[in-house]
Order: sequence, then C-alpha cells, then structure tokens
Amino acid sequence: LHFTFPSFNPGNRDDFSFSPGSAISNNSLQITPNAGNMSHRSGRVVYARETLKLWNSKRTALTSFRTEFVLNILPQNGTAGEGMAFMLTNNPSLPSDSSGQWLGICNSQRDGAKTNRVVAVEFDTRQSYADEFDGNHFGFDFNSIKSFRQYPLSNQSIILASGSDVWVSMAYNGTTRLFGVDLVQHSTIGGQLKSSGSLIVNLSHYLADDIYLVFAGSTGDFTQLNQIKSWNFTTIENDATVGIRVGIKVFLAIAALVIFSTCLVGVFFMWRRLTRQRRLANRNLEKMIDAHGPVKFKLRELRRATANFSPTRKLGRGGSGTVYLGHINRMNLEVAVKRVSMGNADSNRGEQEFVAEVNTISKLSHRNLVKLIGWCHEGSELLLV
Ligand SMILES: Nc1ncnc2c1ncn2[C@@H]1O[C@H](COP(=O)(O)OP(=O)(O)OP(=O)(O)O)[C@@H](O)[C@H]1O
Repeated sequence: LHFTFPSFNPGNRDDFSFSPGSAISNNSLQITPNAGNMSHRSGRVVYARETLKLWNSKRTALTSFRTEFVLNILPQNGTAGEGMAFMLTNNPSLPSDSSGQWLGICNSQRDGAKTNRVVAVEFDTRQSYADEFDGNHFGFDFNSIKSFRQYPLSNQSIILASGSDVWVSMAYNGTTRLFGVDLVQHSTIGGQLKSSGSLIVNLSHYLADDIYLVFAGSTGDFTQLNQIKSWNFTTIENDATVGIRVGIKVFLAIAALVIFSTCLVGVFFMWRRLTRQRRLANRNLEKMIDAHGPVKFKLRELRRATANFSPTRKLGRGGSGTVYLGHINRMNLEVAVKRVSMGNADSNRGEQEFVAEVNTISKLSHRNLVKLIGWCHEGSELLLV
C-alpha cells in the first residue's frame, strides 16, 4: 500500500470517503465542516482505494508502515475545540454522538469496547476530563478516547491549535512492534520545535485484517478547522525478509556470473584447440604439396573469381565436386575452379584425395590435360584452380 498526496484538490474526491460535512476544501482534507454550522460536529475522512493488511504477505510478521502528514488546526473565535486523530480501524464509519470530547473516534456507549477495533494517535486541543494533561497534547488511544499514553506539547512550545502547520511522521515496525510518532512545528522565532513519543504495541490485539486509514476530528462548544494539508503512506517490507531476498539475489547473481565465466573460458579453449588443429592441418597440407608446385590462392580471391560460386558459372559436376568458370583478375586468366565437396564424415578422405590430385596433376603436362595453376584450403573449403 503506497500513496502520496502533496495537497488535495476536488479531483481526489474519489480517493476518499467522507462523513457528512467533511470535504476537500482549501487544498486540504476538512475533517469537520469548515463552513455553516461548525459546532458540536464530528467527522471522518477514510482512504477509500485500499485497505492496509494487518499481516505481511507471508503472514510471518505484522505489516510495517510509515506515514507523514501535515495537520493544521485553526481555532474559530479564539478558543480551540476539540481535536483530531489519525486512526487505524476496521470500522471506518463515523460513530453517532462522537462530537466534542470523542474526537470522532468513539462515543459514550462504546468507549473502551473491544469491538471498536481502533488504534489512534489523537491530537487533542481541549482538556475534556481530569486525567488529561491539558488542552494541547498528543496520545496513543486503543479502542478508547482515554489515552493509553499522553505526551504534553506545551512544554515543547508546540501549539497544535495555532493555525500553523504541524508535520507529523509515524512509523510502525511489524517485527519489533515499535510505534513511533514525531511532531515538528516551525517556531515563530525561527528553528524547529519537536516532540516525539513511542511505545511497543501488538496491533493484532486491537485490529483485524483489512484496516482502514482514517482521519477523525470533532468540535464542541468551541470550534476549529481540522485540516490535513498533505499525506503520504507506505508499507515497508520487513527488514529480515528484505535481507534474505537481497542475499538470494546476490547469490544468484554470483552463481550466474561463475557459470557464465566458466562457459566463456570453455568456449575460448575449444575455439583455441579448433584453430590450432586447423592451422596444423593446413601446415601439413602445405608440406604435402610440392613446395615448387602450384600457387596457393586465398578463398576470398577464388570467391571473387567465380562470383561466389554462382550457379551461372557452373561448368559441370564430377564425383568429388563441382567445377566453376572463374576469372583471376591479377593474372588476367580464365580458369576452371573445382570446389571439392568434403562431407564432415569423410573429411580425411577428402583431404587425401585433394592432396593426391594436386600432387599428381601438378606433375603432369599434356596437351589434352588442363594445367593445375593453384589450390586453396581454408576452413572446410578445398579448391583446385
Ligand atoms: N578445365 C575445364 N574446362 C571446362 N570444363 C571443365 C573443366 N574441368 C572440369 N570441367 C567440367 O566439370 C566436370 C567435372 O569435372 P571433374 O574434374 O570434377 O570431373 P571428374 O574427373 O569426372 O570428377 P572427379 O575427378 O571429381 O571424380 C567435367 O565433366 C566438365 O564438364
């Protein structure tokens, strides 16, 4: 699960579901109404495209994730009320009577009920009951509006409901189960004000699979704009799994490299052996043909002379090959080129016949016999000119 909203516009409407009065306005998610009757309201905005899976794909660990958002709470008429929350829940719809101190998270009947299936980080802007530090804190809530742990912000000079942006980042590690929250606000006199809190929590104690990502908020006697200006969320592959996967990939890459290099070396040695054999065979052949005998032609020259052994140049065919009409340019000589066909199976025999033919014909001279001018042996080609 991965998404990024640098800001919000009407085109993003279908990415979310909104409780009545919630909307996209002023490039922000308005969790509670920003116009009309704004007091004693609660609201929820739910990411509607996908749910978060509680477990990773192999069900070996809880899903790790990271999310960042910018919240902006603007009190109306001077005094703030009541607050907002980022929630993970299996029950995305807004509970009735959840305005005021309930922050859109739950209500007086269902407060603390296991069936709420809610894990929330609340950003409270009004003290609602004696246990709360003050009207400016954040806290971890499990199925209840009474925070499991609270973090006062006034002593860090962070004011949630100041109308200035608060950068919130949260991370959950499914292996260590550490849930961390960091808050940053720019100070009016320069620099950054920071606060953070964390705890170890097994999310499977509170949540079932298919978790909705939700912003909730409320107003009471006093009202405020509960705005989210940007939001990104991403699940993170479990570190151990990533480590193993990277290990496997590296191993496969090295194995492939070793196999490839071995093949390359093998091919090189085979090629060297073949060329050596060919060179040796050539040398032997040359030795066998009388040193003062006929000219040794290059195959290239004989190809050129016969238009690459064109069928149109064919003079005839004998028992051991085909004879072509050729013209040797450098000698300005018309010749007959006999291309000895030498099947792989009897290449030795072919070569022997060739040597015999060259040696014999080169020694013969008769008006009824054609004169042997030269020969060629390249690769598998044996040619008489
Ligand atoms: N110098 C040449 N001029 C014109 N045609 C030729 C010449 N040499 C060969 N030919 C033609 O090519 C044919 C095949 O010649 P080749 O020497 O291969 O005959 P072969 O002696 O019957 O065969 P092999 O020696 O292979 O058993 C001949 O029958 C002839 O038609």
